[in-house]
Amino acid sequence: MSIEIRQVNKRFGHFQALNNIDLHIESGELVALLGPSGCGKTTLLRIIAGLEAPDSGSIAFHGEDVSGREVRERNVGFVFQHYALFRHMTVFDNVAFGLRMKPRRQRPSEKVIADKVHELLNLVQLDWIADRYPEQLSGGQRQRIALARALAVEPRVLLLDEPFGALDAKVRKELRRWLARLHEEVHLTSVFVTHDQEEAMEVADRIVVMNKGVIEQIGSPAEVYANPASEFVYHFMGDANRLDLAGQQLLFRPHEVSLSLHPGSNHQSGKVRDIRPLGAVTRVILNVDGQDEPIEAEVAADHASLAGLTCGQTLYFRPRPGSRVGEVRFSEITS
Ligand SMILES: Nc1ncnc2c1ncn2[C@@H]1O[C@H](COP(=O)(O)OP(=O)(O)OP(=O)(O)O)[C@@H](O)[C@H]1O
Repeated sequence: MSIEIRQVNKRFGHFQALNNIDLHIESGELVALLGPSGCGKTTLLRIIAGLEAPDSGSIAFHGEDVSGREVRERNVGFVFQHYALFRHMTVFDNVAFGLRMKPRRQRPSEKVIADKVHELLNLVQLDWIADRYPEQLSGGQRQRIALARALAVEPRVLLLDEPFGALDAKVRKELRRWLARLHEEVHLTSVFVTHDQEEAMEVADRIVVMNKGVIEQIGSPAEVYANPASEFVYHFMGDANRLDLAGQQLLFRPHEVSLSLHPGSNHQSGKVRDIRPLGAVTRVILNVDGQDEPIEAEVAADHASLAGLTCGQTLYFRPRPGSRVGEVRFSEITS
């Protein structure tokens, strides 16, 4: 089921929350809406769902305009950050709920419902806790059950709003990998809201980067990371260093810094302010004369420049060719 969002605008009072949003989502795609708090991600998701009406513009599912349709008629599944399960119902009954609530003529028999619920619980790998109550589950298990419940009614579209936002970092990582695998299996058109670029990179087929109610860029995770359309996208997709060099500003990422104990061509000097071992890489923070912002370099933990390195020592660094100066590449201005 493809989704076509055309010229969508939404104001809250004088505040323009969405400004002329155009977006086509292919059938079976998992698209992440990525952006900082308040950029309009949730508003757009709610408009797709029919929970919110746009001031102008339209939403079509597979070519059919659903703008005038109510939430129920759109047949979308939701998973929210705090979408609590029914506390007084077992896991099984929670997942069965949507099917049991169907109008009598469409309602499957209890036998068919039971088969379907077990199939879904197997899909989210939690069939063994069918008889438990929500309070007996971990946060990650609850969100997987919420997903099974959303899938039970065979929605045409799945909408996820920061579904793992309330979970700790490790569980979050596990669940997003799990979701990406599940999506490969189920291939349901899905829209996933997040403000976490790593999460978007890991789960999505395409990322829609939003800022202040507009779309800044749409592309595959690799495209958006390697070819950001704007400085905003560049900064949002990862840590960035800024260096003033000969009146020009260079932008480059910590892993794009070469470090050396000795000065070489195009090297700048910096004084070591901090050394942070992060596992496979070590982050070195350097103070540079003439600018307040320090430079962060991330190098392999066994890099030669780190041997015996102490704070206060002078190191030499160079942004690797390819760093950005606006649209000009670093290699172009140093060669
Ligand atoms: N019902 C409302 N009434 C007034 N303003 C609203 C309403 N809903 C959202 N807004 C405003 O619209 C803007 C976009 O909100 P939205 O929830 O879409 O942002 P978001 O990108 O999802 O942010 P977050 O990641 O913090 O949830 C915000 O500035 C918000 O305050």
